[in-house]
Amino acid sequence: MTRQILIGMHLGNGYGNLPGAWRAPAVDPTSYTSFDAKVRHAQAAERGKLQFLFLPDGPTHVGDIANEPPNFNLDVMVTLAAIARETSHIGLVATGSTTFNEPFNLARQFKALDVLSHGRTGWNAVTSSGEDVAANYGQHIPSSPERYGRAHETVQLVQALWGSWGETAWVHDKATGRFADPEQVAPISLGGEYVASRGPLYIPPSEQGQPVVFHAGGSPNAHEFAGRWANAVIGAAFTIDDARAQRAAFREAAKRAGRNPDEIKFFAGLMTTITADKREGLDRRITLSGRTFPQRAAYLGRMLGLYLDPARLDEPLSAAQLSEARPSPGDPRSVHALKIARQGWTVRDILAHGVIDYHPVIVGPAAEAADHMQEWFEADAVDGFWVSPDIYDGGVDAFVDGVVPILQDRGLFHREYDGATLRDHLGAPAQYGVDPRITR
Ligand SMILES: Cc1cc2nc3c(=O)[nH]c(=O)nc-3n(C[C@H](O)[C@H](O)[C@H](O)COP(=O)(O)O)c2cc1C
Repeated sequence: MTRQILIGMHLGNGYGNLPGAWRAPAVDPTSYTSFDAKVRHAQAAERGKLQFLFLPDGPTHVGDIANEPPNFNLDVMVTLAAIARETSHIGLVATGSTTFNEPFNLARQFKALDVLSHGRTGWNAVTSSGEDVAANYGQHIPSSPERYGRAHETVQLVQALWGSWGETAWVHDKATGRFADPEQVAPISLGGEYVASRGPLYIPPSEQGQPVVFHAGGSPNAHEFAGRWANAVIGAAFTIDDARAQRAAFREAAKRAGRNPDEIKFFAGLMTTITADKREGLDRRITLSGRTFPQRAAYLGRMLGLYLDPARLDEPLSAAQLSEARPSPGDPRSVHALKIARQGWTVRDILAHGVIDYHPVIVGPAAEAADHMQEWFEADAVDGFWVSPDIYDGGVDAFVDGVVPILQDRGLFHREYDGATLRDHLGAPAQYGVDPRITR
C-alpha cells in the first residue's frame, strides 16, 4: 500500500493553542472544566478520520494564570476515559511521566484505558523536564542519564506487567466455573536500579493486546529510548532538514535495537489558523495573542540581529533594516521569520504569522496547510503530523472540513479507518508483553 500521511490532533486545555482562545467569541470560557467540550472536539477529529488525539501533560503550570489558562488537561486519563465512551475509532494518546510515576500505576491505568477504549490507547512515555514539575513531587529533576535509565526500566516493567495476564488466560466459563487459567497469570518479579514490581497485573488484553508506546524528546538519549520501545515519536521541528534528520536518527536507533525502522513513526508539530483568507487569520491571532507582541518584538529583533522598537509594531521593516538583518544561527525559526519580513508585513503581522511559536504555523486557507504537509511528507521528513488548532471550537472543524479533503483528493490521506485499534491506524506490529528482540 502506498505510504500515506498519519495525523494526530493535539488536545490541551479545552480552548486551543492561542493564549487568548478562551476569550474567542464562540468559546465557552469554562471549557477548561467541560468534558462535554473535550468530547465535542474529539468527535470532530474523529469525523475527519484522524488517527489519534494527543494529550500532553506537564503536569504543572508556569504561564501567566492572571491572563491565560493552564496548558494542560485537568487529568489526561480521566479526560480520555470520558472521550473513549463517546467515540469509536480515534486513537487516544496520553502523556505519562516515567520519572514521576510508579510502573505499576502506569501499567494499570493505561491498560485499563486500553480495555475501556477497545484497543485505542497510546502511552506517550516521557522523562519530564523542569524543576517546577519535580517540585510537585517534592523532588528535583534527575540528570538525563538517570531519567533515561529509569525510563528504560519503567517501560520494560510496564510491558512485562501488561503481558503478565496471558493472552488466552481469561476463560470466564460459567458452566465449568473456571474464571481464568492460573498458569497464565503469573508474577513478573522484575527489579532494576530504579524500579521494581512483582505483579501480576490483573487486566486481560484489549483488542490491540496492549497500549502503543509513544515518546517525546530530542536528545541522543531520547533516540535510544524511542528506538527500543516506541512505535511513534511526537516531535518538534521547524525545517524540513531538521525533521528529516530527527526522523533518520530515530530510525537508525530502531535499527540498532534490532527493529525494522518502519515500526517507528515520526510526527512533527503543526499549528493552524485555518481561515478563508490570510488577513482574517492574522487579525484573529492579533486579537487573541497580540497582548504578548511588544515583548515578542524585542525577541524577533534578536532573531534578526536588529533592534525593533515595540512602540512601532505597525510599520514594516525599513529597507535599511532588511539589508542589515541576519538570521540568528541560534534559533532555527529565524530564516523563516526573515522570509516573512521580506514580504513587507508590519512587525505586528510578522508576529501574527506565528514566527516565534513552538512549531511551524499555518495562517490562512486550508490549501496552505495541505501544501506544507505534502512537501514535508514527500521529502521523507515525517510520517505524519500532530496538529494543534488555534481554537478547538471551530478550529478542529476547519482542519477536518478544509485540509483533510484536499489531502484525500491528492491521495495523501485515508478516507476511512481500515481497522478499529490504534495499532491498526499506525500500522504498528502486534505485541503483547515485552518485545523479545529488545529484552533478549
Ligand atoms: C514535541 C515534544 C513534546 C513533549 N511533550 C511533553 C509532555 O507532554 N510532557 C512532558 O513532561 N514532557 C514533554 N516533552 C519533554 C520531554 O519529555 C523531555 O523531558 C525533554 O524533551 C527533555 O528530554 P531530552 O533530554 O531527551 O531532550 C516533550 C518534548 C517534545 C520534543
